[in-house]
Amino acid sequence: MKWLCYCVISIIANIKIGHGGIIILCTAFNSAPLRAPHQSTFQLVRPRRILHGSTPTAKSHSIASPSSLMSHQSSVEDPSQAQKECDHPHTRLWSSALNKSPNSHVHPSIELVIRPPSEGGTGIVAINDIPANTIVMSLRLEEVDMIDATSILDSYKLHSKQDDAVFNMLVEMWEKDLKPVKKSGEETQEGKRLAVLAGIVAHLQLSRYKDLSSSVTSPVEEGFALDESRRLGAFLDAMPLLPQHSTEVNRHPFPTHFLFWTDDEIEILLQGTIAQTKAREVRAGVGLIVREWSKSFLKEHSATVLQADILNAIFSAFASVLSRSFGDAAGRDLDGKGRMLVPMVDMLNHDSENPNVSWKWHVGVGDEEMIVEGKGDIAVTTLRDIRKGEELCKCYGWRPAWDIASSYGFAPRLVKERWECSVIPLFPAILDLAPDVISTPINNARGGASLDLLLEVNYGPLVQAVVAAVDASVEIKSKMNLNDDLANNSQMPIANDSDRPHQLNRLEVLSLFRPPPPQTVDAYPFPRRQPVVVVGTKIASDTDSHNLDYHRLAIKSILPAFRAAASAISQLRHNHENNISSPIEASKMAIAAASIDRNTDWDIPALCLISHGIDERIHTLLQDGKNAEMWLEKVASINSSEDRQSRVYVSRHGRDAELRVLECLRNEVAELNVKS
Ligand SMILES: C[S@@+](CC[C@H](N)C(=O)[O-])C[C@H]1O[C@@H](n2cnc3c(N)ncnc32)[C@H](O)[C@@H]1O
Repeated sequence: MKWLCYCVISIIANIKIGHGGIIILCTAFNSAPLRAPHQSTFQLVRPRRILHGSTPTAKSHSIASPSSLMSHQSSVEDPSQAQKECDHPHTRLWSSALNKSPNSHVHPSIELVIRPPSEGGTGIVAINDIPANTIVMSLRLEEVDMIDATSILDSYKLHSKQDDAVFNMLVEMWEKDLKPVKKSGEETQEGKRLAVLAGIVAHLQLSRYKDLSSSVTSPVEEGFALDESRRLGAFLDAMPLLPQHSTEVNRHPFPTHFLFWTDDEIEILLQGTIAQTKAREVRAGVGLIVREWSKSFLKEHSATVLQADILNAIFSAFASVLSRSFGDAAGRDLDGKGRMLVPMVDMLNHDSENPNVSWKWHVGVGDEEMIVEGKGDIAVTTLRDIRKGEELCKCYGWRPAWDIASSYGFAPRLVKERWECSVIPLFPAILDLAPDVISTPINNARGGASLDLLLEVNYGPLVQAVVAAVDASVEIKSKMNLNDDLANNSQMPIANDSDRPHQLNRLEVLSLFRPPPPQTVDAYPFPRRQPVVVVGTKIASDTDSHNLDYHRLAIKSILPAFRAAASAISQLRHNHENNISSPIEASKMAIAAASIDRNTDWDIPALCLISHGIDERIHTLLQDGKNAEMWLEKVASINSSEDRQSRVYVSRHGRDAELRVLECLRNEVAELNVKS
């Protein structure tokens, strides 16, 4: 079936290994504590006119820099341009949401600005100076047509006709898999909850599309989906239905999202970066869900909508939900609610380095029940004084550039200073762990080479052993009441880690995709997964000498994993040299990880491994970056669309961020190596 072929093409099998894993489908916005914001000295007023934006004059913006988002020309001189902007679905949504909601308010000093997706798309700007602590937006949730899965699925269940194949499937998915969210593995449910919301959006958008294009001769079928798509029409229109239905006025806002990249772009532009792993994960995850949903969506829509368009609608809905939905840790998640789409607040762009607004769920004291019911106000408050012309940006939550790209389709450019991550291979290729070196006598006798570390299948048990050793070392050390030697013995001051993102405190092992090495390319001509450890520190655009303590903490946090890896490698070598076939001993790895081995100081081999790994990563990133640029030069003559340009920024900024982290850490490891 054509549909299935299309889906299968986009499914690239990928596994996550290691500890805790990563939540692929993460929250788009920070959740809010349940306290009322500081009282603003400004009175909120309803806007007197329909707000419209204007197009910045500079055309050569990079998509990824928050500061580049801020250019704003506040008067629209070209009347046809002004008309276009008034016709834009975001402008229409803005005014229709306020018209529907007598209890929602927008500060008169803010305005929408409509820009092309390559310049960050729509945003909100200040048209006058606004002081700190001002509430600039206050939206009554029950009036502004927020979309969340629970409310919509609950209303469906109350509807007189419950014969909608898509809704029945989504209700089943929600009730079977998601209701008891608190039970176990809560993190893993995040992706599924997000998927159900995407399924609702795709179904309603397809229903709306059929409704708008229906005729007297082919009327659209009455039912819950049609009613809801009419009720939520303005909001659904602000999330375009399909890439091919975008117009000059309303460009598809997600051309940079990994779901819409070509296979070549994923393979070549992202080669060598961890963003490629994320892109494959997102595409594979969505591909699998699409395959599961195909029967129900085809039943409801294939009579009037092309299969390729249905598929695109689902992809668009995923991109919308990934990049616009609020993660709600305010308590509603725990009741099986949670992911929500809220108009207007979702026009705020992201700035992790210097955000100037934040949002809070605002209910009166003692009214917390309202949050469970999805009621109350979302209030957006200024964090500092905002100058006329500045764009209002919030921080979507700390995540490394590659992860931001996988949800939002852009990679932030470093402006001044921020926390960022890269990865370091646990077993760098330079160790020359090729089959003839490392294979055991038993494997040799069988004519096999099962310890060929160039083959991913052999990494699984080793990585698991490393992760288990690190876990065991934590226990050992807490029982023995020990801290980490490296930090304790160090002459350097220990960093105050209070602003270090908590995500960096756990060991995370991911797979990096590498081209097959020459030794095994003929037998296995597929990309290989190389296990890599995530490492993060604070990077700066100028000098980062004041961040040395953070770099030291970064190395310290990954050291136990590399001590365990060094112990595993040493055992493998020893076994090989002595013709021993016994497996490596996990307890030795744990003792190495905990740094309590009386005979060996594992810090030295571990730092050596880290150092080789960093050199290998820097080489890989630079080399693959050059290849990507050469490919770009070649294809530029054939296709140099704006969309491709935006994707190039994602690739370059993602690569730069990783390189910056590695360079900082390289110096720090050299320093520690000398000391040890
Ligand atoms: C919540 S929406 C914000 C409104 C959005 N600009 C629009 O046109 O609808 C998030 C999306 O805005 C864009 N975006 C947000 N912050 C950005 C930034 N700093 N640089 C580039 N694009 C950004 C990305 O396309 C992202 O997926």
